[in-house]
Amino acid sequence: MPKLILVRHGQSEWNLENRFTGWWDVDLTDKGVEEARSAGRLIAEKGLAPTRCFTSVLTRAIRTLHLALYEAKMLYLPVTKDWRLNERHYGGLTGLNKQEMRDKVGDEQVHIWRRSFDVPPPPQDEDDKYRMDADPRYKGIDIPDTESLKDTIARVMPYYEEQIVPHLKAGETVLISAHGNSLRALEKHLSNISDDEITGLEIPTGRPILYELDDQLNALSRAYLDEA
Ligand SMILES: O=C(O)[C@@H](CO)OP(=O)(O)O
Repeated sequence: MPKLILVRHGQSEWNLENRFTGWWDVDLTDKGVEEARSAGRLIAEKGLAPTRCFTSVLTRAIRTLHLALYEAKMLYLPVTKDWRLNERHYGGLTGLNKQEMRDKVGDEQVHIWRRSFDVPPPPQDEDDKYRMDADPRYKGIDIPDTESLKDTIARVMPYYEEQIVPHLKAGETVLISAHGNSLRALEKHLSNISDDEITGLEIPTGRPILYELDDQLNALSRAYLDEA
């Protein structure tokens, strides 16, 4: 039976500082490191045997995957990194403090930017200090100025279909270490969640989610590993 394990990276420095992060490449905090390690221990304890891993090109997700695999004694597994699994791009909000923005523009506007399906945050300015145009990992890639969840889905799902689905169809267990919104994109599809209802899905840091799938890759079950 194909299985898909999804894990959101452990707590990041900007999760702790309550700042809009998106594609900005912040590291894990000490707590995030511990969350990643315990995710790995849990994967091993539950007897899961992933054969292949995928992650974004962002340090917090890559490091979470490596720490988890080390704890699970699975660091030998093949890992594919791709920008399409990145966090949603937070546009002009990148780097700003979420509470300060609430105080400035109100709770409702911040909630729309954070959780609406198709309203993107304001775009990043040409001279924004958090632009990533010169970052070599994005050479040849048209870096977005901002992304809604809908935009994120438009790059996550083709990647899932092309690169991940063939392994699941072969009956493998696949582990993905990614981000709140790239994982929301996947969960929306796997759990058949509507555009309206997806606004309510919050994915905690460092808690692996196990999907058991049928041969057509429909979800048979979805559970947090620490509750399974
Ligand atoms: O800042 C971000 O990039 C994300 C994830 O931490 O935040 P949000 O919860 O607003 O989607």
